[in-house]
Amino acid sequence: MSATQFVSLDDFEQHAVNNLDRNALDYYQSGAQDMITLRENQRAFDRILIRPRVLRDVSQIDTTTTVLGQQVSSPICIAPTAMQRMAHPDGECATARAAVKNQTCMVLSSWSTTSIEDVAAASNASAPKWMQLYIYKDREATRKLIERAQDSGYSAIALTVDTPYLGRRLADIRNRFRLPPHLTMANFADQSKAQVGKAEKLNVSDNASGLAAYVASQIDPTLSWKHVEWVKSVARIPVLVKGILTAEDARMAVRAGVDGIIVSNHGGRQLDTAPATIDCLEEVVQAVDGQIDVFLDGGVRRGTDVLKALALGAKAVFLGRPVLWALSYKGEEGVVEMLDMIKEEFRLAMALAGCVKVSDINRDHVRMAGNPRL
Ligand SMILES: Cc1cc2nc3c(=O)[nH]c(=O)nc-3n(C[C@H](O)[C@H](O)[C@H](O)COP(=O)(O)O)c2cc1C
Ligand SMILES: CCCCCCCCCCC(=O)C(=O)O
Repeated sequence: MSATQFVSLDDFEQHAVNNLDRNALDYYQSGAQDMITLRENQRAFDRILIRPRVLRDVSQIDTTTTVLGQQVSSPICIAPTAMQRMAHPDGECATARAAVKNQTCMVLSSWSTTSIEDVAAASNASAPKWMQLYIYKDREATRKLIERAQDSGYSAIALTVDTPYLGRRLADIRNRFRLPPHLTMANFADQSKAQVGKAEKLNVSDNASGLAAYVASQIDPTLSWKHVEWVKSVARIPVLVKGILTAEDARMAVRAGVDGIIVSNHGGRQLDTAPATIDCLEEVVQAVDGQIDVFLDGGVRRGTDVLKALALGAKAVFLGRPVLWALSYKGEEGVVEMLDMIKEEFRLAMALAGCVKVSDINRDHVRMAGNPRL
């Protein structure tokens, strides 16, 4: 398929399906267990309809907005995804450069195959970069990651709170997933080889993948609100929690003093049959009551999805898998092309819905299919 035939984000995925090796494709593509949440993330957007306003002079559309006070060219940002160099040799550096070209925010996974510092050096400060964090059993290593991110110019920490254990991903178990030997967990250069080696010995039985064993060896499953408070006490930059799906937890996040919430079910990779993120957004937004910004990821594939998320109260959305598909297609250039495509779809959706600027998008622009009152 040539570049000119790519007309939607699905085309990038199809290209990856045809070209990536099975170990990487399955790791990137799959969700947990029966993948019900994975499918729901996209389907739920289809159950929301847009109520367009007309006769609004849409000759000039402004897609710009801010995330945690920093300017971005559109509310479409890049979610953290681990091990991007399995998709393309330039991996996370290519993604970071594409984010700068697109003037959008990129979140770097702490399980990246390029280090925090190398990604910072490959891009520049003109677009915001956030660092995703897990709470590792080794608390000193966790603290060091926060400090390294701050020192390298990352402007926020996104603490992932939905992964005390890794979700059960059947394809990775069948494949007995392995990180290709030429790659490392670059933020743990000193311990990566030892730990990954250790994971291999860690009872990688018929019931587990190398992934689950590695995560179990590294991540602190006692993860609780006291860890959120600890991260807040260590970090000099804003802290968001990633992985909130309920009003109850959203209120606790506000009480813990976080600076933002990412409504996320980890792309359907953790608890299968958790609800679609777009179906959780409104209750979180209402619970937060404007005190902090709320973001969303999961299943965003079209410009109309972006508009729906903003209408339901998200400040911006984050894309996970589409970035990996675009990377595997053409590295930095592929990611730029994919981000441009969905931004243009969003611009058109705004115009056809009668919105000239992002702040024009509001709750009245959407309703649930089959129920005109919601
Ligand atoms: C291959 C892959 C790796 C991921 N790695 C991480 C990670 O290291 N840290 C994290 O917080 N979330 C991780 N996620 C979850 C994403 O940040 C995001 O929540 C999800 O991909 C959004 O859904 P989408 O892929 O449908 O856009 C990963 C997702 C995928 C698909
Ligand atoms: C055999 C070594 C594998 C190293 C595993 C790293 C685990 C990454 C998990 C990232 C993640 O959040 C995801 O959804 O996947």
